Amino acid sequence: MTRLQKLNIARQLAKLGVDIIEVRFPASNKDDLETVKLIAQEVGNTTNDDGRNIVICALARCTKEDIDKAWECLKDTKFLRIQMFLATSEIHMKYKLRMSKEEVIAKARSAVEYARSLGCNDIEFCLEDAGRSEKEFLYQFIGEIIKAGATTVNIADTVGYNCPREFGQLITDIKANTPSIENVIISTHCHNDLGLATANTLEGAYSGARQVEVTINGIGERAGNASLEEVSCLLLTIKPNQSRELKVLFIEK
Ligand SMILES: CC(C)C(=O)C(=O)O
Repeated sequence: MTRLQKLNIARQLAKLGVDIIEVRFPASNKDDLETVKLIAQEVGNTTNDDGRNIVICALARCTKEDIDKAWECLKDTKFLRIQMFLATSEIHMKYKLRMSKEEVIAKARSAVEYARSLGCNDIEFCLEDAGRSEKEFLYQFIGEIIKAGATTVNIADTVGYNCPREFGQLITDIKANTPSIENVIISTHCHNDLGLATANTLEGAYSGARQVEVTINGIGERAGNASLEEVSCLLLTIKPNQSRELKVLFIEK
């Protein structure tokens, strides 16, 4: 897509009532950087038709360079967010990151602290492959990033491996066992490899997640992500016992 086409999609999402638009990954290439800048300028200082602010979010790895690039695109936007990510599963830490648990926590903490030091007060942290991570480690990791200043904690089923009951239980357990979890918003990020992205997202929301990450038509890596259309229609149609404030995030992959 051209930059203008992407801008038009962002405008339409704003009209649709989406709360947060995760635009792109500025450190990955120059075009992504320019796209985030443009959408931040054009859409980031506006409100939805019903008067709610639209937050523009950019993605960053836990490095100063990535965070600097995201900040450069967003810093003049009224409502901005940086989402950073790091893997927490044994398999990712050992074979991909080649880091110990302690090193992973230290890297995550210093990335959040660095973004805070730049003036970014809305920081989402994505726990990549959380769906296959040791729960005790997740509680500890999340507790540490909250202390460092994260404001939203994104629980990712990165490889689309979880089943709905298991994913819902994961959110319930994180809520019950993580220090200071009441100070942050829990988010879901589900992939569709087993055809369960929408079901897992719904179960996550019913278990206490207050933000759900979705994509238009479920477009995303491999089999895709939870779809905006399915999740929003389900949330409108099937009411859980208690109503919740749910935030919908669009991720353009
Ligand atoms: C990097 C994050 C946002 C992701 O796409 C995943 O873990 O699936």
